[in-house]
Amino acid sequence: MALLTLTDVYKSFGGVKAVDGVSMRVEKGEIIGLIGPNGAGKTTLVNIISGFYKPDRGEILFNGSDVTTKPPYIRAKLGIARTFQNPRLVSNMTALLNVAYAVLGREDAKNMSLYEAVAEAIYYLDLVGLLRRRDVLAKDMPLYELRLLELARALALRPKLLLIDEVMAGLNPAEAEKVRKLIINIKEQLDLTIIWIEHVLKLVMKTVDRVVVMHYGKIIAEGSPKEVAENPVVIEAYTGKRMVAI
Ligand SMILES: Nc1ncnc2c1ncn2[C@@H]1O[C@H](COP(=O)(O)OP(=O)(O)OP(=O)(O)O)[C@@H](O)[C@H]1O
Repeated sequence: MALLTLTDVYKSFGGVKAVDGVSMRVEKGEIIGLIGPNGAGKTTLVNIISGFYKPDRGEILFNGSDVTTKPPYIRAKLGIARTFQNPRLVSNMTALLNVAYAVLGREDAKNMSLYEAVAEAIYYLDLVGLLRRRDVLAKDMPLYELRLLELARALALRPKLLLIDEVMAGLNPAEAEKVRKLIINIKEQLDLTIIWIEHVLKLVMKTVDRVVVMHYGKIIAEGSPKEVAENPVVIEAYTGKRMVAI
């Protein structure tokens, strides 16, 4: 059984068909790169999967349950977590409390003490390499650390499916490479399935199992990184240039 199945999903904003009949299966343990030119509909699709947008039409099954009309908190409970392009953290709280707060928001943490939540938060901070920075306020952290903290916050929800939205934006190549390795590491250690929206194609292509390409709200290609990079339809969508050297 697929972990996630989208069937004929649509979402329009006024006259704009942001997601236009998308069907997609995600198997457990996969890491999928979701790519496509600006405005292709990638973030809208992630908003639909995480429950921030209700689709106009179509069906979403997650782990055997129909979640099409379920709100984000129910989907989070079932195991869907996401990061945001602009990290959504509490700026006046320390890194540690930001993650502990996410732990305490979990259904299974109802009877958890703050002490236990902090202990668990320390594990996630360590996993993303931010343990030494645990007492720094989020508002005092540079973008690279905020991206790591955003990942730790999402992991603290103990997801089965992690949706990562443009985590590399604004990072330098060395930072981006560290985050790429971290994504591989957390996937293995926490047995995750990942859908990763990314514009830095070179990083996606050398990391993911499968690439899904969107353009004008539709999936125009999918396959291995090599297949997709050589697909003429994809090259055309990326303004005719050869898209990436792999
Ligand atoms: N809340 C909204 N209201 C109106 N239009 C929207 C909204 N969200 C997205 N759109 C439109 O839907 C289309 C798809 O946008 P979306 O952000 O999903 O694309 P994207 O592939 O994530 O783009 P990018 O790579 O630039 O982030 C665009 O034309 C966008 O302007």
